[in-house]
Amino acid sequence: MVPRIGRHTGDSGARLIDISPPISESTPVWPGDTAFTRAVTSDLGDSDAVTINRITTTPHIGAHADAPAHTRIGGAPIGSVPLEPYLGEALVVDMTGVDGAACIRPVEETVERLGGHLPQRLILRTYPKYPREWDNDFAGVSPELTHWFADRGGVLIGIDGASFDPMDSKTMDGHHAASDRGVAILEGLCLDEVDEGYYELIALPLKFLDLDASPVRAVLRTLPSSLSTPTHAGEESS
Ligand SMILES: Nc1ccccc1C(=O)C[C@H](N)C(=O)O
Ligand SMILES: [Zn+2]
Ligand SMILES: [Zn+2]
Repeated sequence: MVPRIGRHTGDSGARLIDISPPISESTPVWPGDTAFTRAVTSDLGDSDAVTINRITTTPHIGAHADAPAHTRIGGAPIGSVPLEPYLGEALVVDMTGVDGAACIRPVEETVERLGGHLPQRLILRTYPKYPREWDNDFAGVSPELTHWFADRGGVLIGIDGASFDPMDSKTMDGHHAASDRGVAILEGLCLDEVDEGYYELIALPLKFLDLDASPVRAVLRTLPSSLSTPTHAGEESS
């Protein structure tokens, strides 16, 4: 017997969309933050028994989860946040035409157009094309959107930009709104291949006990229900 490990595995026709940008020494990071570097410390090519790299990096690289500890003294480090927000049904909303921070109106319009169901996770696309170089002009997430979403049961917001707050922010209002409301943060998602609609998000942070963030391997799984019957509707409060 093949063990059944999930509702959407096997022959269901579900498709995995990788929304994680590649991580290497050429991955852009926040100006002044620690770039990704690596060095081989044990090398099969030198007749060592194994190959091993050492890495140095900011945890805010590529697709990553911010911990409350990133913007709040005494906030939880990423290794002790609950995992439920990072797994489950998500709605992807196209914000590419929106000027300024991601805001409520486009989400309401998308939800209305798709039949009224608002899941507990929101993924916001602001880039028509994910930037390969560092971009100063990412949109951020308006605190109003985070409060609106939390009022409706939201537990996670993900965005393709590098931060929930504009680059020149000193007050980090977007991040604070999220930690005030217990809304988990994903940043740096590559959404080039993703259409608006409902998916299953899988993007677990690593159990770094003391860190302010963790890279995640973020994927979206298409829901069988979006191809056939709406079995997921009503599964989470809307
Ligand atoms: N202000 C900074 C200064 C230096 C390094 C990073 C930042 C960030 O704000 C990172 C961003 N908020 C992030 O969560 O990825
Ligand atoms: Zn971050
Ligand atoms: Zn952040």
